[in-house]
Amino acid sequence: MTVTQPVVCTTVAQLREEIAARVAAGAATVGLLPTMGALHHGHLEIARRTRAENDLAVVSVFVNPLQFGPGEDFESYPRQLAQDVAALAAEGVDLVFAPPVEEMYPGGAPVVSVTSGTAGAVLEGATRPGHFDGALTVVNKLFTIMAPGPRIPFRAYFGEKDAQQLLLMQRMVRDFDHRVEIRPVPIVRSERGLALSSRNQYLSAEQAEHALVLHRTLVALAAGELTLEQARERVAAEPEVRLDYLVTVDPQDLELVDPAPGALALVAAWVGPTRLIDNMRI
Ligand SMILES: Nc1ncnc2c1ncn2[C@@H]1O[C@H](COP(=O)(O)OP(=O)(O)OP(=O)(O)O)[C@@H](O)[C@H]1O
Ligand SMILES: CC(C)(CO)[C@@H](O)C(=O)[O-]
Ligand code: BAL
Repeated sequence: MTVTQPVVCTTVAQLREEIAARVAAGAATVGLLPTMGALHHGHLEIARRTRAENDLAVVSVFVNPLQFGPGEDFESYPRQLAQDVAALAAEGVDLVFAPPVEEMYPGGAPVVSVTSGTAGAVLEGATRPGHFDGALTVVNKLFTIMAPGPRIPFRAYFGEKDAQQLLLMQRMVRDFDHRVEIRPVPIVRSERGLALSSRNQYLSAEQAEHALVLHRTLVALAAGELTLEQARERVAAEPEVRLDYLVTVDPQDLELVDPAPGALALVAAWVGPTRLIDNMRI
């Protein structure tokens, strides 16, 4: 089977021209999957959906410095563009947007940026101050750059693994009146339950075993076999695992609620030096 290579755009102007040309040639819907690259099967499943549901399928690959805090892994975050493009070609993706940092932020960090307020200051935002401001700012730019015009439905795909990010993206679309529909994608897991994540690459074989405690504990909590406190103890007791938070929230606004049907259980923990997150509906 011959595989058509996606066009890789590295500048905003080039991406805009490609989108305009393809819309002029008949593309009636546009889909975007924003990523930081180092693609795994979770990403590829979303890419497949983006391909299937849109005439024009675009994936961005950009390790966004704005969303990394001091001491986080911006420098060491895995970068493997050629491999990513090959994987996206196999999924039939049309365009890959892979700009250098200077293209997205000429002259350094932007003067005007998006702030995520109180919703971005809790949970992930409490441990990673500024993280969501950075993620929202870059996605805000992507929506502006790509907006295909009033008659072309534009969809953007976000994983439910990053539940707080997904909620904030939905809020930003509402607050800024972006002409884009956010399409959430369920968590893709390994056969043994670990939520796929680019940062899983950092785990040793033993750490990957220990990381399974996150999913196992969420399953037990959702089944009512553990109280919230017992669930926290179970995660914290796992070797090499340091719990950040395990809470149950209202999925609409992330306010803390008791673990009851309809609540969303969110967990974040370090496994060795690697920070992982996961979640499950109760
Ligand atoms: N296992 C997964 N299931 C569903 N969506 C996912 C999964 N992994 C990543 N995504 C989604 O893919 C998009 C791009 O994510 P990103 O490139 O940061 O990958 P990641 O695996 O989440 O990486 P990291 O390890 O840095 O958190 C996000 O919307 C994210 O929620
Ligand atoms: C949405 C995103 C691509 C913005 O950099 C990133 O936060 C991610 O990969 O989830
Ligand atoms: N998947 C969320 C991106 C980040 O951790 O920076």
